[in-house]
Amino acid sequence: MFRSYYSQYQAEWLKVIQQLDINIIEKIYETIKNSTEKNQQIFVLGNGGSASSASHWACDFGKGVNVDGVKRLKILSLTDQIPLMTAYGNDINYSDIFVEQLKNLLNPEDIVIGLSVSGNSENVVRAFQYAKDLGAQVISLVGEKEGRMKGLSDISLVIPSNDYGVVEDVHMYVNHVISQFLKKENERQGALLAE
Ligand SMILES: O=C(CO)[C@@H](O)[C@H](O)[C@H](O)[C@H](O)COP(=O)(O)O
Repeated sequence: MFRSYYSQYQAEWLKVIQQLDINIIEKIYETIKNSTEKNQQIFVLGNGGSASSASHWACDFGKGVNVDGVKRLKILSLTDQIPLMTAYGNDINYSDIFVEQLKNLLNPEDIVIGLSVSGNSENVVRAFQYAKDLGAQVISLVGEKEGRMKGLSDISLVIPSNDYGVVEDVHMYVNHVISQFLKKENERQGALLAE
């Protein structure tokens, strides 16, 4: 039983990875890379498994890509702000836990990245709407249902699956493929600066 499910999951995972649009992933990479020169801040958000993936993105892009002498990314996961999230959730509404944080932090030139499987989590949708109204750049990585997040995005990677495990795996795959390449680029740049 387990082996048959394992093979089925693996087949779905491989099919989905092969169907991803590399042009969109490259756009996400370029947007993140260019943010240092443009002095843009990046905020990442999501719920549940995607909340922990948002934290993982912020860790890999905030620390993992760093090389001495190379300008660092300004990236923060709004899901790491536990006191703020619980206060807004408790005192106002769970749907406002991200948008209220953005009201303190977001500038019109900044970038908001939302991770979701349904593409329809209300707190992420509200944060996207606020970011869009302010003129910030909005990026989503969503499952095949797309939800309202895709329509609010400047760049949207639609991951062609409804399986939460597979889509959440792809959130991390995209993080790792971009951040590990960026680390290599930064190492090249760091070596040139050291010459
Ligand atoms: O990790 C999982 C399922 O794999 C769950 O915790 C899941 O992330 C939660 O149900 C989220 O609330 C789902 O939100 P979303 O990805 O659809 O925006």
